[in-house]
Amino acid sequence: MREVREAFRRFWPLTRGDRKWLLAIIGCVVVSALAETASILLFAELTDNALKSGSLDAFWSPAGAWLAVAALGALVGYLGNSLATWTAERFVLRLRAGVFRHVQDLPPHFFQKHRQGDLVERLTGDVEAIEQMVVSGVVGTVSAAFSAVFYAAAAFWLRWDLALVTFVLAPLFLLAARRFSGRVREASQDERVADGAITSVVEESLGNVVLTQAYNRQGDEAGRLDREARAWMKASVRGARLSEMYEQFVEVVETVCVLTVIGLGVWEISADRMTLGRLLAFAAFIGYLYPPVRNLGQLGLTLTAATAGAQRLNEILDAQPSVADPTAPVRAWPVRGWVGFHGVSFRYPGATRESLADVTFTASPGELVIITGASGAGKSTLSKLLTRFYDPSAGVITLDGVPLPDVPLDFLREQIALLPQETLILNGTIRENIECGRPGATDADIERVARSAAAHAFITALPEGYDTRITPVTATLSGGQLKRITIARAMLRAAPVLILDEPTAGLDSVAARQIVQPLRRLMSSRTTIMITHDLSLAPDADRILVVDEGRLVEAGSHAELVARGGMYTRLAGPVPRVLEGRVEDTLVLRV
Ligand SMILES: Nc1ncnc2c1ncn2[C@@H]1O[C@H](COP(=O)(O)OP(=O)(O)OP(=O)(O)O)[C@@H](O)[C@H]1O
Repeated sequence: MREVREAFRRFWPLTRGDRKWLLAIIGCVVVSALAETASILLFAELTDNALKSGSLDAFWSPAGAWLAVAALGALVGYLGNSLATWTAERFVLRLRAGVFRHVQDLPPHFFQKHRQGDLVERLTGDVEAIEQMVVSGVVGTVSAAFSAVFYAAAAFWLRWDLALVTFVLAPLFLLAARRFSGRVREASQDERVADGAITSVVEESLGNVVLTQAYNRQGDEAGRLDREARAWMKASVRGARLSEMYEQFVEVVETVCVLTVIGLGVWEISADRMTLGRLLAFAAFIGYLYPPVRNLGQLGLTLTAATAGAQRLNEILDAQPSVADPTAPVRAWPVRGWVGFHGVSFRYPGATRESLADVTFTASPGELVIITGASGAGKSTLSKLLTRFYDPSAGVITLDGVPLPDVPLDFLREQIALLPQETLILNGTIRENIECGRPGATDADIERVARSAAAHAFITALPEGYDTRITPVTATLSGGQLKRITIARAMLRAAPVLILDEPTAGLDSVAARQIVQPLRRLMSSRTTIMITHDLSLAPDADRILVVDEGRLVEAGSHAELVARGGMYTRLAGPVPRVLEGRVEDTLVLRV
């Protein structure tokens, strides 16, 4: 019960704005119950006055009234149910949007910890389970309670002594509901976990289909799916079995009640203390009473099932973004591009050791700073701190001398164009993919940057040109071509600071060479921080920083570091002659 209360406290505020509609729905339910009560009483009148005596005169007036009441009931029922669906869906819409917005601000390590399929399940199944509790649940409880009170009052009004006898059996329903609720919750939680796991396995397997086929892992993948599917099947069958047991038990109790009423009724009619019409009406009220009472009992089950969803959703909502917008932000200014790391240390949440320790360096507007080092040295972590996915544990990072935590997050990210290791492609057209660098850019701007990124020629050679649809796994374009699209996107952003994380990663030497020119154009007149193992651009760099185990161990120009003969020379190895030539050429171009 405590979980239900907590879930309500958290999710009930989302109904704000729709509460008047909830009241309207309940109003419709009350009118429906009233109409139903009236029809039963009219039915009793018809039985006693028209049916028994076969009098047509006594038929017309109650029949007309019954028809009117039925029409009113139908109209109100239609309105109430349509409104209830609309309100419930609006709640789902709002809750899902809220959770989705929250998830989008969560730090990268959250997504490494949670499997994608599991998150998908939380944003779909669990969100709907909470709606079942907060909107449909509330409407259902209030409606069931009203209906039960109406029908019970009508039954008492007809024969209080008979009604009392039947109601003695009511606690049996509550007992059954209590007995089943805990076990249903367990089953429903297991089912949701298994559901998420199935989605994850399917997603991971399909996303990795090349590895599966190349290494003949189809059997293993099928086995993985089979394990999760069996867990789901077990939980789902258990849940269905429990619900069915509850249903059947209630059915039997209902039959006992109806038979009791009929038995007593027959006795009363034989003693001339009751008419047939009144007995039928009484039986009808008792019959109508069971569904709302049963719903009330089952509502307990729905509530407990929904709290499982609420707990899983709370886990997401309780995860905090690792950075927040400043409370007293500095005003936007024309950023020049001075970047400073001052004694920066950082440890990932939950990690045992620091990924960066006491890193200090600056980059001036227009400079190219290359950061290199062994794998796992902490290079990408530097870019995550500069784009403020995380804040340092010690030290401070500045942009034009302003500490990053004082800069509004949106503004900061507008000033930094990030070209991450993975080529990030949106599901959309090539035009949309480039335009997302600066929403609202004109076609002429898009074409200009595409030309600059050496992408215009291959784009226009496609049958649909800039309107060609691409996806992250698109096969129509090569890795190098996709990279050039992302370079065009970064060019369009026209941010004063550029971060390139392994720009040539995953490309063969021909493709890598094709993006060098576009990259040089992109870097010109910006502060560029390039994280790379590929040191073919090193002689161009104003400064090279060598990182090892989170520490800055060497800094200087290519020539200085080569002369020093330290770690850099081991990382760089012999510089191939061809590359040297290419660097010379491009240096001339730069001048
Ligand atoms: N989310 C995380 N949680 C804990 N530790 C992490 C996390 N991400 C990275 N690390 C650790 O931080 C260290 C630095 O990682 P980083 O990705 O910055 O290295 P890198 O130099 O960019 O490596 P590579 O060249 O292979 O991309 C590594 O030891 C890594 O294991």
